[in-house]
Amino acid sequence: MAVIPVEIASRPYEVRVGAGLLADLAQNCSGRLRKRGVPIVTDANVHAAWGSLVERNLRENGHEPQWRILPPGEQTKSWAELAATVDWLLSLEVERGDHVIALGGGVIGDLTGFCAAVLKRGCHFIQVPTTLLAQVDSSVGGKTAINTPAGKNLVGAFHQPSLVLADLSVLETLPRRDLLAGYAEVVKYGLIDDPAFFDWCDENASRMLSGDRDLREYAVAHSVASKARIVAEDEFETTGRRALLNLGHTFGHALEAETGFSDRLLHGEGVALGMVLAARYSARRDLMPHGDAERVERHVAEVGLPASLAALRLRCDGDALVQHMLHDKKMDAGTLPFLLMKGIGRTYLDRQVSLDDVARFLDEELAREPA
Ligand SMILES: NC(=O)c1ccc[n+]([C@@H]2O[C@H](COP(=O)([O-])OP(=O)(O)OC[C@H]3O[C@@H](n4cnc5c(N)ncnc54)[C@H](O)[C@@H]3O)[C@@H](O)[C@H]2O)c1
Ligand SMILES: O=C(O)C(=O)C[C@@H](O)[C@H](O)[C@H](O)COP(=O)(O)O
Ligand SMILES: [Zn+2]
Repeated sequence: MAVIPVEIASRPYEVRVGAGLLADLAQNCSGRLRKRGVPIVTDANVHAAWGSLVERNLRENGHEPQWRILPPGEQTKSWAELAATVDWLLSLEVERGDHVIALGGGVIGDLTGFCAAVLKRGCHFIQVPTTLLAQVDSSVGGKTAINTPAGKNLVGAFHQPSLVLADLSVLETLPRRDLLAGYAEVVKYGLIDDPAFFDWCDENASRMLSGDRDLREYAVAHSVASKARIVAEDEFETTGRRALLNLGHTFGHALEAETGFSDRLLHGEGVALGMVLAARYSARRDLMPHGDAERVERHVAEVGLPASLAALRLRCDGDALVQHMLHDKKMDAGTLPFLLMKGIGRTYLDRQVSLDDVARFLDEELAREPA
């Protein structure tokens, strides 16, 4: 098992990565489960695959799981589910010192974390991420949120978990499409500031995605360590350092909004395509070598993630996508800083980007035949 510390001064915690953590959930949470009842928020797919294992372990250790089983999918990050889940926690008389468990992917983690942030002005929560995406990204760092009709993650809070348990065994039941979507956030760390990790991804992604346990442990632990380092430097995204984790997300979130936060484009798929677009836009402006941008696009396409905007067959133009971007949380005094690249592993925040220019670039990309 790997243990990665998240060294946030006000509230340090650890991320444990290894196989079999869920089968020992009560032991892994020891000292944190103060009462017989343990509130667990999950979704129907995760409950079907892993609920009985959790149920057995908690009961064997004198606890009674209190399940809230939500519909799977992005639509669950909503006002309605937030209100209903907070009311449910209140009905259980959860106290500030209690821990709520988020057992699921990023949707469950983001929603449950936000419920924990607002319940009685903040109670504890434990992240038990069950997707690759949640293990390498969303369970760490304390961003919690729901979506609104205006856009992605527009209502939320920074609220750190007390513990993260990333059990590699649970990835065995994850559908291939969701596994790939999570991989986008893995390779993102290479593109941000770690070219050696991008090389590792280029060499090992295929075997890692096919199930090699050692490679998976390395990918998850290395990704978590990257995220922990960046978050510890800039917990509240005020210096620009944490904004690097948003690479590909300005394009990606706009595409998610345009496709109605639906199964048409998963978050990780939007991020993958968004990183290709950030690379291609950077190369178009001669900020990044064209060869590097081609390498990014080739890698994304080779693993099986979306790498072409035209292939999405959207019925909109570049201006419509830029309209979505105006809701981006990085907006600052009417300008939108963009994560661009000077090369692989050389991402930076560019505050001089013209949104008109981005719209024209997107028009070209929408019309460009897939390679
Ligand atoms: N807070 C953050 O820092 C952060 C970071 C990245 C992404 N996110 C958010 O995370 C969300 C995406 O997360 P996701 O990709 O995990 O999606 P998800 O939570 O929707 O899970 C994907 C699918 O996999 C199923 N599933 C989950 N675990 C499973 C398992 N072990 N076996 C079988 N099926 C399983 C789910 O039911 C769902 O259908 C987005 O809303 C995104 O905005 C947040
Ligand atoms: O933790 C962060 O910071 C990130 O940006 C990680 C992203 O992968 C994640 O999708 C995040 O929720 C996006 O943040 P947002 O502030 O653009 O909603
Ligand atoms: Zn993301």
